[in-house]
Amino acid sequence: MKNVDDLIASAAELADRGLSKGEIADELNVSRETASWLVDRSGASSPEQTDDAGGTSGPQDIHVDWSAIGRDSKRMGYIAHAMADLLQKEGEDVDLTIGIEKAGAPLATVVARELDTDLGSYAPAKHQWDEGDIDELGGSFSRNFAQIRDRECYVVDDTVTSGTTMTETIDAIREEGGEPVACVVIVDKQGLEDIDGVPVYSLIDVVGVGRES
Ligand SMILES: O=P(O)(O)OC[C@H]1O[C@H](OP(=O)(O)OP(=O)(O)O)[C@H](O)[C@@H]1O
Repeated sequence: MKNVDDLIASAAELADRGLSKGEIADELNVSRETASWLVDRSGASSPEQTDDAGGTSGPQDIHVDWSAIGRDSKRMGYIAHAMADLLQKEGEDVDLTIGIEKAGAPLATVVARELDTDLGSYAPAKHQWDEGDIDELGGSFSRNFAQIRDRECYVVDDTVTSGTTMTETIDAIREEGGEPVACVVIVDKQGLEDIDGVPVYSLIDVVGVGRES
């Protein structure tokens, strides 16, 4: 996805398929505010045509396209080296890295290799969502990869947008008896220091300028 016109076209297509602005936000990896703005700009009708969240000046959110890294294993290796370096500030002898599907899984693979840890994979609840109340669904750890087994672990994803996915993953690891020691992402759009007491590291923090809060 290269520019805002592509995003607007994608938002229009998803809105035409009946997805809500929240679902469009998840699909396009942007905030709900931005999804609302994209749908409004496209002229498509959405199930929730409510506020003009972005106004005429556009939304505050940004879309992060890191495909120049993701499509090249050598570049992924360099990024993993940097992400692993951030993680090494926390924990000693952590031997498990959990990637959040989908985009976090390949990143976690290269980070785990860099740190010489086992590799686990978590599918958040939203990936199982089809219809109905997402709160009634749970995420799951893939049986094809390492299990938590009461271990300390690192958590890897590509982005934090609202923080919902990372928060869910931290909860799921704790429910399995594990202890998340630190999280790392390429881009943190919230600029978070921690989530539920777990430090969040990012290569890039996105800071809104001129926001009131
Ligand atoms: O902080 P949040 O608001 O929860 O958003 C961040 C999450 O959204 C994206 O996942 P997406 O559902 O787009 O799946 P993907 O990994 O397949 O891109 C991204 O990879 C994070 O997991």
